[in-house]
Amino acid sequence: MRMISKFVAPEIIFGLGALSQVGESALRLGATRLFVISDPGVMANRWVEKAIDRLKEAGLSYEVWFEVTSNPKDYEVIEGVKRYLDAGCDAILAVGGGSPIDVAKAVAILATNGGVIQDYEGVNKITRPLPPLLVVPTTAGSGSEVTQFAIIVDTRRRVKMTIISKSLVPDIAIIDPVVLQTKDARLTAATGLDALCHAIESFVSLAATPLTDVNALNAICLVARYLRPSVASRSNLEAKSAMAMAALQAGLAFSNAILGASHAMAHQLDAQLDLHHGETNAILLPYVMEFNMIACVEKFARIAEAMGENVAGLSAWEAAERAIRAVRRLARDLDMPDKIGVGNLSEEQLKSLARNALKDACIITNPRDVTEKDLYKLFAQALKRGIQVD
Ligand SMILES: NC(=O)c1ccc[n+]([C@@H]2O[C@H](COP(=O)([O-])OP(=O)(O)OC[C@H]3O[C@@H](n4cnc5c(N)ncnc54)[C@H](O)[C@@H]3O)[C@@H](O)[C@H]2O)c1
Ligand SMILES: [Fe+2]
Repeated sequence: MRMISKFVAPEIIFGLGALSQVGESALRLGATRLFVISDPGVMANRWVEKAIDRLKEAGLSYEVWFEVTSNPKDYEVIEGVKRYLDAGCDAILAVGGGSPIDVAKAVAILATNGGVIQDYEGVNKITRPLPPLLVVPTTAGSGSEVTQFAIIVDTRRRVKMTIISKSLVPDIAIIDPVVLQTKDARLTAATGLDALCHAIESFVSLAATPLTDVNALNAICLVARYLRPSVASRSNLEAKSAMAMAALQAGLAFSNAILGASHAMAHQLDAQLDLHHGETNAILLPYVMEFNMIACVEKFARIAEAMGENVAGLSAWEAAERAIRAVRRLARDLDMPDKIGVGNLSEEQLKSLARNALKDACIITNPRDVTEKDLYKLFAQALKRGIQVD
C-alpha cells in the first residue's frame, strides 16, 4: 500500500481544431524564437506548415528541423541541440509522434544542462530548468505529450535509454484529433495498441494509484471501442477523437504509475531491430499479461470488463483470461502479427536482450517479480523462430 503519491500533468488543450492554439500558447510561454522539431512523414502531411502559420500570426520567429527518425538516436539529439543553440532559439515546439517529442525533450535537456544524453539515463538526473516545451502529438499512441519520459537509442550499446524526470513533462500539450486523419491503417493500429499497452501496464503497475487507475481504465474502454473504427476509416473523427483521448489518458496513467515488462522488453527489440515500438508492444503484451496474471488476477478481471467482455458469473481467474483473449482478438482484427518476425537472433543476442531488459527502468514497477530467465523465456515465446526453452 503506497501512502504518499504524486501526479504530474501539463496544461492540456484538447479538441478538433486545437492546432490553432499554437501561436497563443507559445506567446504565453514567453517564447520569441521557437525551434520546431518534426520528422519527414509529418512534414509531408503539412502539419508543421499549419503550426508555423500560427507562429507567424503570433509574430514569432522560428527555425525548423525535421530529421528525426522513428526510434530516435543519440546522434540526432547531438545534431538537434547544436542547431537549437546555433539558431538562438528560446523555446521548443515538437510536432509529431513520440519520436520528435522525445527528441525535443532530449534537446531541451542538453540545451540547459550540457553533457551527453547518456548522462541522464535513469530517474531524476536533470538538475537545471529546461527551455519552454510546447508539443503537438500526431499519432495517438506514445502519450509522450504528457509524460515525464524520453526514450532515446544509445547507438553504441544498441539499447533504448529511458530518461525519467518531472522536468520532461511538456509545458503545454495541444492535442488535435484532426491531425490523425493522415495516418495509414497500420500506423493507426500500432500506435493505438501502444496506448492500450500503456493503459494495461500502468493499471497493473506496482506504482498505480486511484488517479492513474481511473485514467488507465477509461483508456482501455476507449481503445476497445474505438480503435477498430479508427483503423477502418481515416475520416471517422469521432473515432479519432476517442483515440486521441485514449492515448492522452493512457499517457497520464503511465507517466505517473510507470510501465512494466512489455515496455522493458520492447525497448530492447526497438533498439536492436528498429521495429515500430507500437508493433513490438502489440506482440509482447499478451505474453507478458499471461506471465503477470498470477500477481493481480482481480485487476486483470477489471481489464476484461473494460475491454467489453461479458464477465458475469465468471470467477476472477476466468475473467482475467478473457482480458488476454480480448487483447489478442483486437490485435488479430487489426492484422497485427502475433510473433516478432526475426530469423537470425543468436542465443547470445537473446540472452543480451533479457539482460538489458532487466536493467530497464520500466521493469521496476512490473507487478510480478521478473528474473533474467523469465525475460529470456518471454522473448523466446514472442519470436517467430522456435527457441528451445527448458
Ligand atoms: N516518451 C514517452 O513517454 C514515450 C512513450 C511511448 C513511446 N515512446 C517512444 O515514441 C516512439 C514512437 O512514437 P510513435 O509511435 O508516436 O511514432 P513515431 O513518432 O516514431 O512516428 C512513426 C511514423 O509515423 C509518421 N507519422 C506521425 N504522425 C503522422 C500523421 N499524423 N500522419 C502520417 N504519418 C504520421 C512519422 O512520420 C513516422 O514515420 C518510440 O521511439 C517510443 O519508444 C515514448
Ligand atoms: Fe509505448
